[in-house]
Amino acid sequence: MALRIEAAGLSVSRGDMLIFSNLSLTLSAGQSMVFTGPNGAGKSTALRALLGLVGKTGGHAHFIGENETALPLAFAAHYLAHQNAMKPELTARENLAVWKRILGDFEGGAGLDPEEAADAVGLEGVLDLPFAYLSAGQKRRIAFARLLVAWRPVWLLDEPTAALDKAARETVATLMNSHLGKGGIIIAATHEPLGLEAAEAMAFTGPTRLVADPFMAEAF
Ligand SMILES: Nc1ncnc2c1ncn2[C@@H]1O[C@H](COP(=O)(O)OP(=O)(O)OP(=O)(O)O)[C@@H](O)[C@H]1O
Repeated sequence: MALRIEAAGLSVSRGDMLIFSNLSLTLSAGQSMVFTGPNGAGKSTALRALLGLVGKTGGHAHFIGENETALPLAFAAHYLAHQNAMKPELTARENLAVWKRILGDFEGGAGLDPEEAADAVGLEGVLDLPFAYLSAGQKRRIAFARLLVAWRPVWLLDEPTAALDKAARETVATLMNSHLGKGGIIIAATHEPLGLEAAEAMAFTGPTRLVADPFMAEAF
């Protein structure tokens, strides 16, 4: 079988709240999925659980690579969170160069140079400004350029188009579809259409209380 993500029976609880349960998915090279649902429904938690960044109550998630080797998803994935993960005092160029050095390339592809990555998001002109000086949309675009400086087959994106104008949203859609065309896999939590061609959707409905009866709860 092709390179893929496999998750089965993934469940996360926080305190006495079950955030979601039994999340199962399989996505192969070139496939994408969007997580949808209202604020607080559990989309970000699901991305973080897939990556192993929050404790799971059950289930597992893996990247299945060459020769059917199962790896933790984090080895093969980029994670674009709500935060941009850039040092404010370093320039955009320095930030991208640091990430390129730290991340390196996963097998099967090669990342762009910081200049090429910034150009791909239409922002070569701001490369030598400290990240802190950039506008909110420029910051998000440079954060997105991080995905391009190191090859990772899997992109896990949390509201990737937050703060982006229409032109930048179109640029990001083109880059995401191009990543899928190279055999990448994308899961994105979003409140708006991302322009991902043929993305599957998974709807999150929100947490439920693990102990329904308050009198029973007191007994614990
Ligand atoms: N310790 C906790 N106890 C109970 N509930 C918690 C705890 N920590 C987080 N939660 C709840 O987990 C839920 C999932 O939050 P998450 O950030 O995953 O939602 P989201 O779908 O990404 O929302 P948004 O669209 O606002 O980004 C929220 O309802 C939050 O209140």
